[in-house]
Amino acid sequence: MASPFEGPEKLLEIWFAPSATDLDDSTSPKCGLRKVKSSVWEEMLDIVQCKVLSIVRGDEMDAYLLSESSFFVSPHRLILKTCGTTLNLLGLPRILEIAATQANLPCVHRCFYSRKSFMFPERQLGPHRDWKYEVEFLDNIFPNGAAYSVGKMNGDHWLLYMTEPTNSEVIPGSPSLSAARDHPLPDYTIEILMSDLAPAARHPFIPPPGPIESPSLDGQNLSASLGISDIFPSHLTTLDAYSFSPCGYSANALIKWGADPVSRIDDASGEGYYTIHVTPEEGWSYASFECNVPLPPAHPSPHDPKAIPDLLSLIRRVVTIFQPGRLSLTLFISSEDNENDQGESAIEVAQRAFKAALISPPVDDNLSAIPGIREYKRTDKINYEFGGYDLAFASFEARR
Ligand SMILES: C[S@@+](CC[C@H](N)C(=O)[O-])C[C@H]1O[C@@H](n2cnc3c(N)ncnc32)[C@H](O)[C@@H]1O
Repeated sequence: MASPFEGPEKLLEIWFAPSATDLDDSTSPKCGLRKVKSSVWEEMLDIVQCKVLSIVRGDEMDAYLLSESSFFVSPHRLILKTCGTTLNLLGLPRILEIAATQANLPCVHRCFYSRKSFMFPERQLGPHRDWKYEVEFLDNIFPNGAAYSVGKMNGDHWLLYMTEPTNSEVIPGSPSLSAARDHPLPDYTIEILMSDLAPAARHPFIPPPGPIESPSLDGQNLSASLGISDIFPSHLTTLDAYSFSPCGYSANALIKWGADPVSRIDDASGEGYYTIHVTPEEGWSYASFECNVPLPPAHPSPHDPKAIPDLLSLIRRVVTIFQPGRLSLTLFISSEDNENDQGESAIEVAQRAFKAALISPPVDDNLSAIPGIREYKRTDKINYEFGGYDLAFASFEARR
């Protein structure tokens, strides 16, 4: 048997300013960290032990597809997501040096590091051998960090390290350059971390033996045939997908929302990403979906293919594709003024959407059961209020 692959990713997110508009040279979309050449990032990624497969340059961010997951570069923020036995945190000192010397960003505004519990912790290297070493590594860099463990310690759980903002008055605002400064949308990240995928969901990611002629074309075809290309409206999506040999799949997508009235969110526009990574091998199958488009909690016409999906529709679309036996969802949202008209917080609304997406009988427009989607029971529901951010965490298990 091939040696197991650790699908669950290490996710490092570093903000050098609350928003791109806070940078000195913010009138240019290629400002701040986007000025740094890709060859410089490649040399940092060598330390982490992964390679760049392709790059898509958007209006507001650059999306790098990696041999082990993804890297997103915005003017004021970097997101490094890596799986396997990569040395994600060892890239951090070099990132800080590059930001200071090549983008004139010598101070970190906020840093977040998170990951799900590993399937094979004994295979990890360096500080990733244990959460306590990862926390020690980060504490040696940041004087103002706090570490949290969310969920079952002897089951699926999620670990988070975050630093306090350097300027305590500022809460990170919209990821968008084009959102008005005085009406920022919240910073919003949804992750759906799925294990134990059904055989019918895994098999398409294991191509017949033999070389793959064009991993990108193969990735695009697979994305179209499985409905990945339609998770968000196709006219808003730039998809960069890759099929690995002998198996596996990764994709980054840039979503340009709000240019037309039907895709506007809270009357704003902007650019966000989603990223999907799939480990289809039996025994350690895993798929992750992460997205920072601030989804509407409910959409008046959720089935309109031109509209941004609401949270419930998005979860259903993703879970229908991957059919996990177990999944954890995290919604991490900046917590300034995010109550709805009924006084409910965004995380309470999100918990309801998680449950409605996975527990209420999933039906299509004609009210028949959606084929393929499993029935779930919730095994964990945790809400957390951190400084400036709220977290909704929930775990589910298939009933059959
Ligand atoms: C596509 S990557 C994505 C991992 C991701 N974090 C996830 O969610 O599963 C991992 C999958 O690709 C396969 N793979 C094949 N060649 C690979 C390579 N050169 N580097 C990393 N993974 C590779 C692995 O066996 C695994 O199934």
